[in-house]
Amino acid sequence: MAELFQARTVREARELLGVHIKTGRRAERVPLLEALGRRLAEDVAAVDDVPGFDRSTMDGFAVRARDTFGASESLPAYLDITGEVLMGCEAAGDLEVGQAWRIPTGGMLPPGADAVVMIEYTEELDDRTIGVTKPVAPGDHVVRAGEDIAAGSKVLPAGHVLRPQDLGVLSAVGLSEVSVARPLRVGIISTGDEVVEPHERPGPGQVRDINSYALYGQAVRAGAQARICGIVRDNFDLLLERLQQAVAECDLVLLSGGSSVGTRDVAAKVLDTLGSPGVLFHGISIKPGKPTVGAVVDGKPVFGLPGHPVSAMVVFNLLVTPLLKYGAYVDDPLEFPVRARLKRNMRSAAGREDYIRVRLNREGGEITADPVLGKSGLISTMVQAGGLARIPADKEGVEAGEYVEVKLF
Ligand SMILES: Nc1nc2c(c(=O)[nH]1)N[C@H]1C(S)=C(S)[C@@H](COP(=O)(O)OP(=O)(O)OC[C@H]3O[C@@H](n4cnc5c(N)ncnc54)[C@H](O)[C@@H]3O)O[C@H]1N2
Ligand code: MOO
Repeated sequence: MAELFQARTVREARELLGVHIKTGRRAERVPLLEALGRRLAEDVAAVDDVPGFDRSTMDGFAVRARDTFGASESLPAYLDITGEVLMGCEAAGDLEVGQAWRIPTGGMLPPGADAVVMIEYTEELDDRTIGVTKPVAPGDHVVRAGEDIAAGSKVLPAGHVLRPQDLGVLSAVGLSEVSVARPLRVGIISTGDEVVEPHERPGPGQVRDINSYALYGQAVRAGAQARICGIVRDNFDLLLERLQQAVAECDLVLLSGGSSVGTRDVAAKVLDTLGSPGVLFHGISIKPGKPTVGAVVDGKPVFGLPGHPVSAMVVFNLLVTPLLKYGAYVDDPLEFPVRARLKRNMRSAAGREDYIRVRLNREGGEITADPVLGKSGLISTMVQAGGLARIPADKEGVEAGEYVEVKLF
């Protein structure tokens, strides 16, 4: 078992876990409309071009661009109207030199045409003749076949988490079902002799369960199928039994409370008896969240999160969210995507990453981050905060006016 508080960095903790976690996730086929937020199980390639034909982007006339060269208001280029493209139909013939075909936005260009003149730049002399008052170049107001998506090209890579526009592109290439990774099943256990259910009235010294619910929310938001496995007393055997059941039924298990060094803090001991390889680290060099236990049992990650609700949520953010989203720890350059100017000095110990709850605002064209002060046992501080700012381990603090990187809640 790893030595107590031989603290690891977040990167080291991720690496240790990454070695032992079995990342292979089973896939399932789901209808496109149920695929939002899901992770693609395989690459998606386009079979056909999108669009499948050269297409007008304007209402006007399909022409040969060359026939309009030199045209102006004072000297229009005169063309014969010899056809009309109907929406959703192939043109009924070819466009020859000196001709123009009426065409709607989205209509298929007739063979021989290479550009579209907007109706605003034409004058109809009679039913059969137009004057073009502004020249067009080949390709003007046309989307070429395959310009959006070329046949055979990779549309989306395996592992991609589907967004609304991705549903659109999958529909465009003709997929009404997609193969996505099954959501990970996450079991959530709270431990503590003092913790009671939310519907109960806490007696003296008791508190209602916060962590099960906050962690449930985080897990669902990260795409998991979360399950609350109840509150367990600080008792080795009871905890072992509940954990064994959770590990058997879930892909990832979260235990909160009992991760520190008190005599009642049994998390690390229990997690180490669950199976192999067991506890990989006990303690990470962050604040809040230091007393975290990381274990893997038969390829499944099991975390002993700190009991303080803020600490548990911060550690979830750093160590659990990536696993639920991507199935593994992948380098995510956008993990802390917002650059904000800190509103007040914040001290931090060198060698430790600090995560500060911040209120975000916009002032003078810049995003500002105002620290929400308060101990890590206060859930209200998370409620007031809009994001989490990171102070890197090599800094001994950040002064007011300096920039910090922020992850939004
Ligand atoms: N002597 C030391 N004491 C503590 C240390 C330390 O290094 N030396 N670390 C502190 C830090 S930092 C944290 S964080 C906590 C972690 O404690 P545990 O993980 O052992 O958790 P507990 O002692 O069981 O609980 C801590 C705190 O959180 C409350 N709690 C627990 N579970 C829930 C829940 N589900 N919902 C709401 N609140 C919960 C619990 O009642 C305690 O108040 O240890 C410090 N101590
Ligand atoms: O590290 Mo603790 O997690 O501050 O409250």
